[in-house]
Amino acid sequence: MKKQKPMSQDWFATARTLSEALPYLQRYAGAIVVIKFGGHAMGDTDEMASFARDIVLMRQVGVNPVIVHGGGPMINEMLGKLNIQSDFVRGKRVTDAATMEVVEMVLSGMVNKRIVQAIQDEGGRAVGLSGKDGGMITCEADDPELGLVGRPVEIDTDLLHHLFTGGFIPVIAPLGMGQEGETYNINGDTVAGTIAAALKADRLLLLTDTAGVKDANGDVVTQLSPAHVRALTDQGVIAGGMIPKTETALTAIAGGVRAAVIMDGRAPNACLLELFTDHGAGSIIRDSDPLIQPMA
Ligand SMILES: Nc1ncnc2c1ncn2[C@@H]1O[C@H](COP(=O)(O)OP(=O)(O)O)[C@@H](O)[C@H]1O
Ligand SMILES: CC(=O)N[C@@H](CCC(=O)OP(=O)(O)O)C(=O)O
Repeated sequence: MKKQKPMSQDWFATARTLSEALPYLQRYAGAIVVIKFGGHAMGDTDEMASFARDIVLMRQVGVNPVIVHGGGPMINEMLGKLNIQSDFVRGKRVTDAATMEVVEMVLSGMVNKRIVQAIQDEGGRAVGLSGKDGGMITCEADDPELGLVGRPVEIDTDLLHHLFTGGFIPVIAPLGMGQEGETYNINGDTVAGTIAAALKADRLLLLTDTAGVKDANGDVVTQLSPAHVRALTDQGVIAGGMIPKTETALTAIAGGVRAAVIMDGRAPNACLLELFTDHGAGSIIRDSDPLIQPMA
């Protein structure tokens, strides 16, 4: 007869966590969650695999995840190898025609396919796209000073809805097309926020390399209202690369997204913690949110 191993405390804790996830699993069934996977959040192969596993689990329990990725550090590396100088103005890369070729090659050809492969390896069905596919993102030039940097003016989500129906996971590189068919480079946070608003997503998760939005003492603020974000920005506490993220979060919320979360994408199972546990992760920015359980 098969002998059972004695139960350890760990197994009880695992079972309790699964049980606690039930109300969250029920709430998020059918929900759309847009995840911005920044270049700094990607980490090594193991971290990429862990991220992919979380995404496949989300899809398995009926969530519709949409990945929008960055890849700034990888673009910098390739431009360096090719001896092409690159400058940033207000957090956006000045993009001439030669830079654009490299940006598209790295984002669509390398970073996008690496994420698609990682999701496939975990048993999901990922489809790699850029904002150019299916006319998803139409752009105008953002600012003449920035060259081929685009500002999304029209979003077509038809293709994404077809992919949700088929059970596919869209993985989107932040590129768009102009009226004349020209290619534009767009900041990844901007694309994630714009697509989340167009889809009226339930959550926008912005995965970066810091635990969340920090206050003047350096402590992570776990819950913020738009007014609180504006005050921290006016005080200069929210600065640098955090500014486009919080601005994206506020624009997305104003556009109909229920809540945005800024969190450390390198932390193990960050997305699952945020969506399916009482604990949550990072800083959540929202007006009011029926998907959040009232505190006991
Ligand atoms: N109040 C703040 N809280 C947290 N991070 C902040 C804050 N103000 C500025 N930052 C900076 O913003 C960075 C995140 O932006 P960025 O490096 O552009 O991310 P990504 O490359 O993932 O898009 C943090 O690593 C931190 O240095
Ligand atoms: C216009 C602009 O700046 N585009 C970005 C696109 C990639 C990106 O946003 O990457 P991260 O999210 O990893 O920073 C760039 O060229 O770096």
